[in-house]
Amino acid sequence: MPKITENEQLTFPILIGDIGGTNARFSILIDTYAEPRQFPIVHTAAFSTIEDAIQQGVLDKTSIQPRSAILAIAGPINADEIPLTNCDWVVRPKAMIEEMGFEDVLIVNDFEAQALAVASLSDENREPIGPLSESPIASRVVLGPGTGLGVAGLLHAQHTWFPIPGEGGHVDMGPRSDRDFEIFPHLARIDGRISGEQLLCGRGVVNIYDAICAADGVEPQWSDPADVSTHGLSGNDKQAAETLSLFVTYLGRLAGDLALVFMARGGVFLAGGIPQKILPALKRPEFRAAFEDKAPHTGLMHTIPTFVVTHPLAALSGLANFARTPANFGLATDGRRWRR
Ligand SMILES: Nc1ncnc2c1ncn2[C@@H]1O[C@H](COP(=O)(O)OP(=O)(O)OP(=O)(O)O)[C@@H](O)[C@H]1O
Repeated sequence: MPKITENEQLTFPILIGDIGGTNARFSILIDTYAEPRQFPIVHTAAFSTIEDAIQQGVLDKTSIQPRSAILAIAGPINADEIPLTNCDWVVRPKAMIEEMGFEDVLIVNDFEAQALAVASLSDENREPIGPLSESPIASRVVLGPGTGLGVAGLLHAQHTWFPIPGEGGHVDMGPRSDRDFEIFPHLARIDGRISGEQLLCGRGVVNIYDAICAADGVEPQWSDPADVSTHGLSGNDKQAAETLSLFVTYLGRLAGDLALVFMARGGVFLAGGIPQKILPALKRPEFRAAFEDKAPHTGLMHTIPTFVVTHPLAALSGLANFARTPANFGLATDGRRWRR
């Protein structure tokens, strides 16, 4: 895996960007030591191209001309023109170099950026779920329910962090408890199966809620994930409350499976927009119970910490970590770095 050595470090100032389906967040890193200069979050829908967003949202607001850019995007990076998954923008690193004055552009996966962030999240940027609040320097996992379900591993070996982006949100999910067997027949399948992302994202909240209502023979009251979780947290709606309980149980099961896969003694970190919004539900016993319920490895699971990432701009902080000290990370750059 080619690794950026200090010789190949991107040249400062570096524009860093986290491009989501709805929002794009940018900052500029002037040098290794300065705090990143933050710019207001822009709505992707407000600009027809990413170049316009960078020009108007960043470059027009500062006299600093960044020489390099590191952008995190949702979706595969396998060509010179990269269409984004949930918005109309196409990222064209060559055009950024030819037309916007960048010398060096690196594109990474959005959950890879989250993985870079959890390499060094301070206590105030994470909330422990369960009794363990320390995170040993050891492999970690980040999974994030938001619009979709992102997953990445972060292996620690040879004093280096290796982010492993993947499609772990698309693994199979199956029924386990008696109640699951009542509810799962009411979940829609895609090509015959139910994946993590069908249950553990905003849409997944509603899928679980609808299936519970169908199993109970009641009419669904809510169609927005935030309504389901608000009524579930307040406890004033039986089906919404069970939805949250099952959501955190399924999230705990998958988090535990991923911890086993990566031997993530350094912990599992819940990123994405939803965990912060349902923190009280995650702090109830179900999440941790499902996480640890991995016989014959319950003893091991008991020692693995779990956290909610509370950093408001975690992906940007991950990219900044990398930009400052690339030699600490084994980030694969093949086919993802363009230079003048
Ligand atoms: N209180 C809530 N409870 C459950 N789901 C919610 C809640 N509020 C928002 N959602 C859902 O969370 C999803 C948005 O997640 P998130 O904020 O992580 O966005 P995102 O995927 O990171 O996109 P972007 O990076 O563009 O902001 C939507 O499906 C939304 O319906």
